[in-house]
Amino acid sequence: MSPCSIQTLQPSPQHQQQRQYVVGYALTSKKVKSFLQPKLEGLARNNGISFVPIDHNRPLSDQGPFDVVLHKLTGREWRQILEEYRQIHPKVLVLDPPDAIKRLQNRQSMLQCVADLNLSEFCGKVGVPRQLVIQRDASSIPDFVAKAGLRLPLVAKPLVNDGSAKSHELSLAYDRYSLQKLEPPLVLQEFVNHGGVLFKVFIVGEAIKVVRRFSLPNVTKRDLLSNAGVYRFPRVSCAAASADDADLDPSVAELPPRHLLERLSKELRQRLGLQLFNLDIIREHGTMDRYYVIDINYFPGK
Ligand SMILES: Nc1ncnc2c1ncn2[C@@H]1O[C@H](COP(=O)(O)OP(=O)(O)OP(=O)(O)O)[C@@H](O)[C@H]1O
Ligand SMILES: O=P(O)(O)O[C@H]1[C@H](O)[C@@H](O)[C@H](OP(=O)(O)O)[C@@H](OP(=O)(O)O)[C@H]1O
Ligand SMILES: [Mg+2]
Ligand SMILES: [Mg+2]
Repeated sequence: MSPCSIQTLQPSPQHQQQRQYVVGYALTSKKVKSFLQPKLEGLARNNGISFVPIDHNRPLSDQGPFDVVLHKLTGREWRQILEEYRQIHPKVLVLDPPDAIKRLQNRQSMLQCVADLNLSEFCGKVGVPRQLVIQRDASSIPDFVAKAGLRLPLVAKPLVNDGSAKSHELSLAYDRYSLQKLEPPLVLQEFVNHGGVLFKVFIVGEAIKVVRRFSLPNVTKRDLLSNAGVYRFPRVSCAAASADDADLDPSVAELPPRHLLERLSKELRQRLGLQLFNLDIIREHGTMDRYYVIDINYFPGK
């Protein structure tokens, strides 16, 4: 089974009775709790799919046999185990290849694929906000920002995106000089007004689903003049912040065109070499066709 053929996991009608699929999983206990819910396990069982935990104290090749290895663990050691396993068991679908996931663990390389895309014209322009990587030396940030011509406010995001609580500690910076208070390594990204709502596009192979989530509100010129400093903000667009049923301004609520999302997802699936991820995309306020991808997450929650 090739890594691109996630859909072929569906048994064909004549084999529906016989063929069983075993999914070995390596997930944190938090992820097991949120993902492996009884409803999913029941649904999978009815379709001949069983989930088996991977035992970290035994060699992976001694376990199984697996049809699929599903994982969301970080660290070089685990990556190595999986890479070796993939070499020995090329027919097992590893969701997803560790090297491909690694690209999402750095907020610079994460968005490079989108920046390289030339998705424009017929369905809207998709890009990434202008951003700058600061590796070290916080005192030089104001100069770097001035030289790069970045416009305030800026969203400061830890460069490393490894699933730790720290990697989700973001700040909004209203003035250049306060940027010295930040802790590199980080990415400074131009804040794009988008009406306080973002779209999360969930991608599972060829299937996509889009939802609305609340996000940071627009920053006006007056806000910029009357605010200074760097403000930490919490996880504003978490699952609890669904905006699907909210009474929104229609121009903010309107979902991005389906064909744009399909095209974007297909391109990113191929370029990233991933089957299981989501992306956060915003539409610049006051436009109906300027989109920015601001974040990509591997094997996210619901
Ligand atoms: N460039 C931007 N312009 C406007 N708002 C932004 C921008 N970048 C981030 N945000 C806001 O900050 C929130 C968090 O940013 P981001 O999605 O990059 O962080 P994260 O911690 O990786 O999130 P997730 O929980 O989805 O993994 C977004 O949901 C959005 O509300
Ligand atoms: O479903 P959304 O709202 O996108 O939320 C996900 C985040 O986007 C991911 O960043 C989380 O993964 P990490 O905790 O591995 O960063 C991911 O954590 P999870 O792996 O514990 O589900 C989710 O919180
Ligand atoms: Mg996000
Ligand atoms: Mg993220």
